[in-house]
Order: sequence, then structure tokens, then C-alpha cells
Amino acid sequence: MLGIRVHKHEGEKVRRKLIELDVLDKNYKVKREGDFLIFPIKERVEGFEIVETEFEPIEKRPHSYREVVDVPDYLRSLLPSSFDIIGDIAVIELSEELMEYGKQIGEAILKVHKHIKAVFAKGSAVSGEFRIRQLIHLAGEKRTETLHRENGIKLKLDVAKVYFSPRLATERMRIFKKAKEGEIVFDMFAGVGPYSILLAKKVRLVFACDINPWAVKYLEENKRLNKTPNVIPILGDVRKVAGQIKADRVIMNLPKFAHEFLREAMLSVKSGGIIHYYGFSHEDDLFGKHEEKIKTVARELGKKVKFLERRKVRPYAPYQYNIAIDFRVF
Ligand SMILES: C[S@@+](CC[C@H](N)C(=O)[O-])C[C@H]1O[C@@H](n2cnc3c(N)ncnc32)[C@H](O)[C@@H]1O
Repeated sequence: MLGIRVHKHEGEKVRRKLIELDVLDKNYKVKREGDFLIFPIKERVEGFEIVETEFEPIEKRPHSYREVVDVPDYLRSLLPSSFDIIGDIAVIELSEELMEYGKQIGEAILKVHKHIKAVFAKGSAVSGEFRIRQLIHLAGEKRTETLHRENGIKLKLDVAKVYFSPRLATERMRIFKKAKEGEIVFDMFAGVGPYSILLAKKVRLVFACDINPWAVKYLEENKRLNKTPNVIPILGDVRKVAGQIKADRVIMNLPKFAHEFLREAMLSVKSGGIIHYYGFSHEDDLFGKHEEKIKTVARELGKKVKFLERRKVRPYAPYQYNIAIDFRVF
């Protein structure tokens, strides 16, 4: 191979010149020989000392597991371009055809993402009261507990025992920005506390309820980990505590069933307080049916509502969106 030999004092100047001339071969490492450097070049160039030598190739790190995974070519287009990373655990959604190659896919993810220690495939949709899913181990450690960091807080959780989605981090930060110091917040479906712990860094008090004992166990632990004594975990059905709490802000992060809990939410918010409602909608009617339901429940309770903001949070299935509606109750 061809190289250009220069004294090390000239190295940086020559390197820039070779890049400018587009002759530096970036696939190989620059060689050192005592006080001299030898730059790999793609073609001869005038005005430099040209030498013939061997260069060590630069190892190119793949950016995606798809570049290294061993699956038949006809299945490549089915490989997901992304997957969830929760702490040091990856959770990927694979089509039936790809499940047969789950081990190879898991190993490719471990190879490319050195911080990931375990890979699981989604084995079912999120279901049941606890909103959890089955997971199938693909590669790495057979461990489902991890420590996830988002928005400056630490969340310990077990991906097999509790609901958690890292995709809601931006939404949680949106609510954090809206919350005000001195407020009392009621997180009706708190999970391991990604809203509760974050908001507790700003507001006076957070009541955090969940019906899943594992979620509340981790919530207690996350309260300690993040030094947020102003979080009050409550284990049980939110129907039993709603109404006893009077909050300035209520969070209803149970999109599948939130409409069934509007009465409880409205009874738990102070007059003039805000409810953050989440739902699932078809793209043809993102907010209409949810807003009708909100107005109906308010009317039944002799209350009034003022809609403040409507947002698509994220797509969750073809033509389906997770939506958010913020409204004030009087
Ligand atoms: C979609 S998850 C949201 C968890 C958390 N807010 C988050 O962002 O990760 C909904 C949570 O509501 C809890 N849940 C479901 N029904 C409930 C009820 N009736 N009372 C209290 N919690 C309930 C589930 O156990 C689950 O942890």
C-alpha cells in the first residue's frame, strides 16, 4: 500500500492537507515509525515522500445489530429498526417468522450494544389489570430486574413484573414542566413511579397509587433511591382511595381504561385543578369520543371542564395513537 512519510511535527498539517485533497485512506490506521508518521493514501500525490508499506485496517464498529445478525436474506426486511432499552435490558418485538432466529438476533444486539446485558422478545401484548406482558429470553443474562435512568431519576424495576415504557420519558418531562412548586399531585396509576418520583423533585406532595404489589415494592425502593420522601405510595385499587385525596393535579396514565376512572379522577381534584388524561384512539377520531366522555362524567357530577391541551403522545399500533388530553375541572 502507498503511504506518505512525514516528521511527527508536520503530522497534523499534512493530515489536514490530505483530507482536503481527499487522498487520505480512512479505512487504515496511521503508522508510527520513531519520530515519523506514515499516512495511508488512496493515490499518489505530488510534493510528499511516498513509501510502500502495510497498514493496519481500522475496525469499523457496526451501528445496528442488523449489520451483524445472521438471518436468511429473505427475512432481513422484517428485522425491527428499533427496540426498547430499559436499563441494561433490551426488549424487542419480533414477527413470528423471526422468532426462530431469536437467539441470533439477541446475540447480535449484545454484540453491538455493549451496555445491554440481556435481550428479551415481547411474548404477548400488554394485558390484564397490571398491564404487563410475557417476555421470552433470547440472549444474555436471564435477569429481568434492572436500573433505568430517565429525566435525571433512577428507576429500579422488573420488566417481567411491572409495566414500564421508556418511550414516555418526553411526555413525563412535559408534565414535570407544567407542575408547580407547592402542588399536591395524585398519580392514580403510578407503576414504579416514573411520573411520581420525577414530579416529587418539584411539587410538595405526590400520592402514588398502584394495584400491582410489585410496582409498589419498586416504587418504595425508588422513593429511597431518589431521596423523595414526599412520595406517598398506596397499594390497592384506586377506586378505594379516590375522593379521599384532593389534589391540584391528577395523572391518569392507564390509556386502555382511563375513561372508566374519570369519576374517581374528578372527585380527587380540587376545583380549578388539572387532570392529565391518557387514552388510545384511532387516527380518524383522536380526541372526540374521549372529550365527550369527559364532558358526560363532569355533567353527572355537576362539574364543568375546560380543555387545555390535546396531544398525540406516540403511535402504538397501525392507525392507533396513545393520546393525551389536559383539562381543568371546576
Ligand atoms: C400503563 S401502567 C402506567 C404505569 C406508570 N404510570 C408508568 O408510566 O410507567 C398502568 C398502571 O396502573 C395500574 N392499575 C391498573 N388498574 C388499577 C387500579 N384499579 N387501581 C390502581 N392501579 C391500577 C397497573 O398495575 C399499572 O402499573
